[in-house]
Amino acid sequence: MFNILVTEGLGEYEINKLRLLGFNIIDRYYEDHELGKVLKVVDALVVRSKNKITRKIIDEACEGKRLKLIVRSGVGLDNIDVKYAEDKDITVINTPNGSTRSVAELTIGQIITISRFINISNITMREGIWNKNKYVGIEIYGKTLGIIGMGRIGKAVAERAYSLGMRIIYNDILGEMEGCNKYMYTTLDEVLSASDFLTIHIPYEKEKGYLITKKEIDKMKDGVYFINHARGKLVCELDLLTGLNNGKIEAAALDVFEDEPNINMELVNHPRVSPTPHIGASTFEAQNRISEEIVNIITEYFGLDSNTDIAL
Ligand SMILES: O=C(O)[C@H](O)COP(=O)(O)O
Repeated sequence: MFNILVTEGLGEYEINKLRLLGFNIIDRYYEDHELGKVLKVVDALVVRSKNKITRKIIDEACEGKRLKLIVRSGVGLDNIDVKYAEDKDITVINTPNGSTRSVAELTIGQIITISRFINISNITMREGIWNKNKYVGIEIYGKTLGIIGMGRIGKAVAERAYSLGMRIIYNDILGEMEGCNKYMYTTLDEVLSASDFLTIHIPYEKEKGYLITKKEIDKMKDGVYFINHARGKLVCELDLLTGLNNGKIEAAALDVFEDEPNINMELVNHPRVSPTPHIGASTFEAQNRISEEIVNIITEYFGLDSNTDIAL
């Protein structure tokens, strides 16, 4: 029987399904320092983003000679040392499709939130303050949305923003992207300097470091609205804060932070920041789709048919 450890990110229904298919599911969260030891007797591991699967954990797991598969419940693989795992013949697979729509919807929600003072109104109204004359925002219709990273999520954001009347410009390291004829592909510098709203949708790679520092912020339009729903480490928070304080950046929506879950309180308390605690993929629909995708990955990997008739 195959032992599958699920520390996070797999629904109850899918856990039962895997059990009925004959897998031994250990459904329990282990802290990183406990994980290596447990993994010695495990064939596959399912993690979300809380565990950091380092070389040390992989080395310890390898002593058991069983671990063959690590599934990331979600998209970002920055919490797993993928290269090292693969060097040790451990397959690493993520679930890139399930959360696209949810992240895109949150992005659209935040674009409207920061352009209409919804975030700060929520706070000041509760203090009994009626700031009607102060909170004069802008329409997003006719404004330019710059997208850095035109993958699944970038495209889903573009489609929604376009239908709301925004003009879309984008840059992607892969160049012009398929299905993007209605949008304008341009250089990174042009996206930085020509956008009224700027949103980033690329993975974080340690070797590349920050995408946005003072240098990039200086190139942006005065009064730009900035959204980061990708990875906190792509943006230098200190430079972002400076940009907000000196007015270069009108407002920012942030779902991700440099050192999660430790947050820079000056940044999240900033009146022109709308912070959320990395909830881009946190919808019932996204998590259900991700769980289904994981069942398919595991059954396929271990040579079973996920459609086998089982009564749940
Ligand atoms: O990489 C992802 O899938 C998203 O950032 C969501 O991450 P989470 O699974 O930790 O919510």
